[in-house]
Amino acid sequence: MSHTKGLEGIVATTSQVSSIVDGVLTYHGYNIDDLADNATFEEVVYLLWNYRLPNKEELSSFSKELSQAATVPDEVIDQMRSFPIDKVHPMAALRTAVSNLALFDEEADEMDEEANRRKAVKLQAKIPTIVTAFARIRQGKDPVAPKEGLSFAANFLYMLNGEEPDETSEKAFNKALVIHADHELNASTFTARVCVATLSDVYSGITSAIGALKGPLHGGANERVMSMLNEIGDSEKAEEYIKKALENKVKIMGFGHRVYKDGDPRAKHLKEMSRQLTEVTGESKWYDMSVKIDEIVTNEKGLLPNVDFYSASVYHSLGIEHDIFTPIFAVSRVSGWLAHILEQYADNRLIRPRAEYTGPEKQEWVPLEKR
Ligand SMILES: CC(=O)SCCNC(=O)CCNC(=O)[C@H](O)C(C)(C)COP(=O)(O)OP(=O)(O)OC[C@H]1O[C@@H](n2cnc3c(N)ncnc32)[C@H](O)[C@@H]1OP(=O)(O)O
Ligand SMILES: O=C([O-])CC(=O)C(=O)O
Repeated sequence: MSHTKGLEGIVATTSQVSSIVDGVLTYHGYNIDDLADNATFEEVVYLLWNYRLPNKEELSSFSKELSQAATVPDEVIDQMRSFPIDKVHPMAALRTAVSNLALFDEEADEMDEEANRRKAVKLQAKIPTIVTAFARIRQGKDPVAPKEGLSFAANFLYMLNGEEPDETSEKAFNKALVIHADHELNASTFTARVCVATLSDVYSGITSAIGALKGPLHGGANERVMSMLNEIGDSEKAEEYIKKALENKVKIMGFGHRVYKDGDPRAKHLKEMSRQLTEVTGESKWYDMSVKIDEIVTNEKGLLPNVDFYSASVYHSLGIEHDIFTPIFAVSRVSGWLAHILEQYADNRLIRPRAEYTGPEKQEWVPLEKR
């Protein structure tokens, strides 16, 4: 038996949710560039779960369904109040709250397709409510209840800030959600598929996926990009900082990708959004510094920015706290996880690869008293 470290290049499943071919990302055949420029997040979720775009009536009824399912049981909110608030990362809070949500859903363990689709709607709708409630609770504020009639993007910002966003913020946030919705067999999606391939339930699959997304080599990178920008503080200091980090073999967050070697097609959209939004806030320094870092890392190391790099300055410009960046990734990516979970259930086989054993052979048992 031989193995490939990190399963690089291994095709582990078939999927019709999304694809990356020759550096081009599509959701069920629709180019990400078209979707980023034109689609609402609700349309994208519908596409990922149904393999087609909705017509007007379908979109309106799907949006209503999501909107009506957004309220989270009081018990789940109250449990978050009991967390050691100042020590808990919002991704840990989200992971726990989503697991807790299952305890208050009577059909959590029902496995028929209709029940799984209903649970998909519930999870997609309630995760934004959980993320925003936790963000507010730890500021000593009351959670803001979801408001029917707002778009998915606007409702998130409304629940976070307690006031409806302006059009620019809503549009930018919608685009960020569209861009993050799915990405073939990334680590968290693979985690979700492995989990539910045991015929475990949807909540378990999503809880596992949140755990995988949290890591700094995956979704956790966007928060760390902002920490780096803060630490550097000024474009003038970027070159010295980056060169030193590279010399010390420190990974620069937001750069590199397992699949894209010629650039992540999502990064250009986020870069442009960062340019526009930092101009609006009068804080172009974040964009300028990001561009500078981008140039240095590309020249020094040949690495290009991934989806997490420019999203940091985008979310910062929208006034979002830095440790909420990765939960926002989850708010969007849960749509892709759910699409993959439904696809896995529809044609399931246990996912159980092998490991090449590298430990010692034929060891002799030594009784406890002789060790
Ligand atoms: C949404 C997402 O998940 S996108 C990815 C988000 N993660 C990050 O931005 C974290 C920083 N990036 C990385 O750690 C990596 O590029 C990954 C995890 C994304 C991809 O990793 P892999 O395909 O496994 O590449 P791997 O980590 O083996 O790196 C290959 C080489 O490039 C280097 N490298 C890769 N990324 C970086 C980076 N961001 N900064 C500096 N060096 C890097 C590695 O040190 C390694 O160098 P070596 O051969 O001299 O040891
Ligand atoms: O595909 C990956 O490995 C990581 C990524 O970019 C994503 O999940 O969006």
